[in-house]
Amino acid sequence: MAETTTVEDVTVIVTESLSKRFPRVTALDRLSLDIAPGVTGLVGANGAGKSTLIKILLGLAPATEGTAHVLGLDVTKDGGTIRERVGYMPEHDCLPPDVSATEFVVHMARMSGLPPAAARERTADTLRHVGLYEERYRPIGGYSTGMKQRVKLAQALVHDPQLVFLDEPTNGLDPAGRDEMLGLIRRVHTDFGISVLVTSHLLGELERTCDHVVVIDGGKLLRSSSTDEFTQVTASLAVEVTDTDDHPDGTGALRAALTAAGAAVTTGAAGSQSLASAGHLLYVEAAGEETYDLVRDTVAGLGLGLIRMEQRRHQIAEVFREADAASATPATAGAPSAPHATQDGGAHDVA
Ligand SMILES: Nc1ncnc2c1ncn2[C@@H]1O[C@H](COP(=O)(O)OP(=O)(O)OP(=O)(O)O)[C@@H](O)[C@H]1O
Repeated sequence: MAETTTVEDVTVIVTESLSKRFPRVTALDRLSLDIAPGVTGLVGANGAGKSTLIKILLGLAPATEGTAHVLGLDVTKDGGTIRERVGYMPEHDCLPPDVSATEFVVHMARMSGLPPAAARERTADTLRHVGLYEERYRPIGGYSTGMKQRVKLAQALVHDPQLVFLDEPTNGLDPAGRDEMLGLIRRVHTDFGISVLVTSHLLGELERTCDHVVVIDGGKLLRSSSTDEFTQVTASLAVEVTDTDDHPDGTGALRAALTAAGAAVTTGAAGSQSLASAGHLLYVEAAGEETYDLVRDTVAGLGLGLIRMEQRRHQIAEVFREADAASATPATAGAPSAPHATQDGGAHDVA
């Protein structure tokens, strides 16, 4: 009988130096992770090793070396118990076209050990949760991609697991479908208290959904941080001003005046800002309250209009773009701390 340990209380997944080598490729390379309860995003380009990691964590494939525990259970010895407690939404279409969502999800619930009445009840609840209640008796073959993804999500949740692995759940969805799926995933945790490990090759979409983001590249850990750390408010101010007749290039005039006053100022470097107005933004390193006063007084002294002055918030993808820029050119003043970047920068949004 498998024993859960106290590890379960603080972590849901722990791996130590986990490697998986195939004859021609190393899919996981000494990966050490420590994942707490909540919604965790596992991000990496195609081939980064995400699906391989999930299969090892479910006890479905052996690692070449290293150890892994899920909910305190050893993947090499307790695979059966792990699969009872963990739901799995696979990446590829694996649904039978001729049966209805209800029939399929009831079947999966029965396979997980639920008695018939409980299986039907849980199926109805789960299909309602994923928004498929009306269509639940129609054959899956006639479903849209978004509806099929919801059926896959429902079968992963039906046996009331403690943790679910969702492999690329937004694949093939249009932007509205992605948003709906990401909202559903968030509610899996907030409404039911189920922890989630969700994979994606899109950094940006996980930023809104996850508490924590793990980035892997070529089977190696690139970065593991809370989403807040990725998107932290950095110690710089974004400042935008109007041009005037006296200063047709208001931004340039402000930059010169602030620099003369001793402030560290940079402009929106190409590729480091998604705003259309990036060329008109100045980033001023904030030394404290006095920096706000300095910007205000300098703008007023030049007679410019202040459009905005705000603390700057990074997006996750931006952190990686800047990491690449930093590896290509010497670091500039005011640049945020950059994660270790790999040579091919494989952790970007690649879709
Ligand atoms: N059974 C296998 N035999 C040989 N190589 C494999 C096998 N499974 C995966 N690989 C290789 O291991 C690497 C990681 O694959 P994996 O499927 O884990 O990546 P992924 O991050 O999930 O990407 P994707 O989203 O494209 O599935 C890839 O180079 C892949 O070709």
